Amino acid sequence: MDILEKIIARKEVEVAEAKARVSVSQLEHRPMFDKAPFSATKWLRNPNKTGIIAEFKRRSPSKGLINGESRVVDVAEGYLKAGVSAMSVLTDTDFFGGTFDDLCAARTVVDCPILRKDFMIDEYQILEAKSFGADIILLIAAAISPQRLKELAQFAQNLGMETLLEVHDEQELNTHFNPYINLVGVNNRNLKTFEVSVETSIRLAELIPNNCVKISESGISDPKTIKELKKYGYQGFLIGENFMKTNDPAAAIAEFVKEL
Ligand SMILES: O=P(O)(O)OC[C@@H](O)[C@@H](O)c1c[nH]c2ccccc12
Repeated sequence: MDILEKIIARKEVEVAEAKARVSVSQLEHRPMFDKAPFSATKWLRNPNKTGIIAEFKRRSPSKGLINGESRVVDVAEGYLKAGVSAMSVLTDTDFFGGTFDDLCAARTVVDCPILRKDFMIDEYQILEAKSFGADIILLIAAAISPQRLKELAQFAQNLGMETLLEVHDEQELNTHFNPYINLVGVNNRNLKTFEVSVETSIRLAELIPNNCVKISESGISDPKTIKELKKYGYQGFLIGENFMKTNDPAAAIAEFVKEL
C-alpha cells in the first residue's frame, strides 16, 4: 500500500466512527453551519491580495515534524496580516497532526476563506467542514473515482462551498475534472515519490479550463517562483512548510510577501 492508500483506508474508519458519534442533524445545528461561505475564487482573483493560500501544518508523511510549537491563532493572525487570499488548515490528525480545534481556532481570527485540508471521501466530511466554518473543500483526484469526486463537488456546491480539485498530471485532470470544480490545484509534490517539481505546474497550466482559478501547490519557497508561475496564469499559491518550518511563521510570511 502506498501512503495515499494508507491514508484513505484510515479515513474510511474515521468517517464511520464520526458518523456513529455525531449525527448529520447535530452537524447542521452547530453555530457555524449557517455562516455564508467566503468565495475563494473571488478572493484569489482580487489583485490587492497576494494570492497566497497559507497553510497551518504541524507535520507530514514526507517531512515528519515541521512545527510542534506554534499556536494556530498566532499563525493565522500573521497570515491574515500578510495579505493572504485564503488559509488552509489540515484537519487530519494521524498523518498531519491537525485537528478540528485548529480549524475552529483559525475561524475565530481570520475573515478570509478557509480550506479544510483533509482527504475527503464522503458527504459527511463536507457537512463537518461547513459546521466548523470552513469555506472550501479539497478533492484529490488520486484518492477517489471521477464519479465520486463529481458527486462530492456537487454536494459542496449545493451547500454554497467551493471545491478545489487537486491533480498531479494530465491524466488526472482529464479523468476527474467536472463542471462543479471552481479551483484546480496542481500538486508539485509527487505523492508516491515525494519529489517536488514546480515544472509540473508549468506543464499543466494551459490544460486547466480558463473559468477555474489555477493554483500551484507545494514546494514553493521563493517569491520568484510565484512571479514565474503568474506568467502561466496561476492566481493561487499554496504554501505550508516554507513558513511552518520556522519558529515564527507569522514573521516568515511577512518577510516573504515583501519580495512579491
Ligand atoms: O508544505 P508545502 O510544500 O508548501 O505544501 C503545502 C501543500 O501544498 C501540501 O501540504 C499539500 C498539497 N496537497 C495536499 C493534500 C493533503 C495534504 C497536504 C497537501
